[in-house]
Amino acid sequence: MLYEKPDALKPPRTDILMMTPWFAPIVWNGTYNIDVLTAQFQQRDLRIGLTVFAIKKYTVFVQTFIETAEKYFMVGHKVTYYVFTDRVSDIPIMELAEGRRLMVLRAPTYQRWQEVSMRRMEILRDYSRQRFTDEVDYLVCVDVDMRFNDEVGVEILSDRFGTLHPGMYGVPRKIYTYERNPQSEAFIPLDEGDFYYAGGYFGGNVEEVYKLTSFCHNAMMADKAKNIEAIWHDESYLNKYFLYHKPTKILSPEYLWDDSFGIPKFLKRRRFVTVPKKHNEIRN
Ligand SMILES: CC(=O)N[C@H]1[C@@H](OP(=O)(O)OP(=O)(O)OC[C@H]2O[C@@H](n3ccc(=O)[nH]c3=O)[C@H](O)[C@@H]2O)O[C@H](CO)[C@H](O)[C@@H]1O
Ligand SMILES: [Mn+2]
Repeated sequence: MLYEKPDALKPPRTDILMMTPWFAPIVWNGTYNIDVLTAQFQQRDLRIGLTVFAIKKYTVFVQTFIETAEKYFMVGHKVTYYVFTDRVSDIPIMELAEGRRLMVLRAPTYQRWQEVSMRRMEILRDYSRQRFTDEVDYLVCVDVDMRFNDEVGVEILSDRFGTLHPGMYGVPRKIYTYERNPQSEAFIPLDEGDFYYAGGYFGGNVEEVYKLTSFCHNAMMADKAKNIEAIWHDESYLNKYFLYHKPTKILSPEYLWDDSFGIPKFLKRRRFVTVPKKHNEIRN
């Protein structure tokens, strides 16, 4: 393996936070050696599942999502795309590289977009008890209104990982848009919370994704019984879960960027970016 030894002895970057206070790495460009990581990964012959939901009009995002994933996501590894949809015939047939396959799975639809977004937790929970356990080792669970724009490889994988929200990077904790209603299961007090994580990008091994999604779904159901819905829906419950079950790895905003935030200097790569959408048209 060719890499210069001295580099491992000095911090590769000083402009960003590379490690959490609980010793979980935060993944940024220039902080890891992909050849070393890939070699370790290939010894274990692991399989990766990438899950997305395309309910109602959101099927329009699938083609670009898969096409760009073929180009950038886990190239050279065993990948299964799980596309959950209520419009099976809208999912285009696409040619995939060797070792990759696409599974189109039927999912229920809900009237409100918030409910569609939140119910992903329930469905992922159920599949994490069934076929995911047989078919993959790691799951990567993301939004569909996105495109890959640069490499995403095995550097992201870990038992339980979350992603820093692009709009909340570097802002003071009191500004984080956590749920602040003490009656809600997603409640986080002003003096707690480490980071603000994005709802649209988390993952880990199947067992950990099972635990995470069951917690979030149960918390949402408990709130629903009290007529409460957290401010940012599934994202609020995810943030609550990560507060007490801290991620073993965190992805920097390189892994989830929105160009409407501009391109700050610390951002060396934009690996996965939002596809602009007209909210009113697409959600109704
Ligand atoms: C990038 C990111 O962190 N996105 C999060 C953000 O929302 P966004 O504003 O990005 O929400 P969104 O409209 O993309 O909805 C989330 C996801 O639900 C699915 N969907 C939604 C509506 C619909 O009619 N059909 C459908 O398939 C689809 O996979 C979509 O990507 O906040 C949401 C909760 O408010 C979720 O936590 C999202 O994960
Ligand atoms: Mn989205």
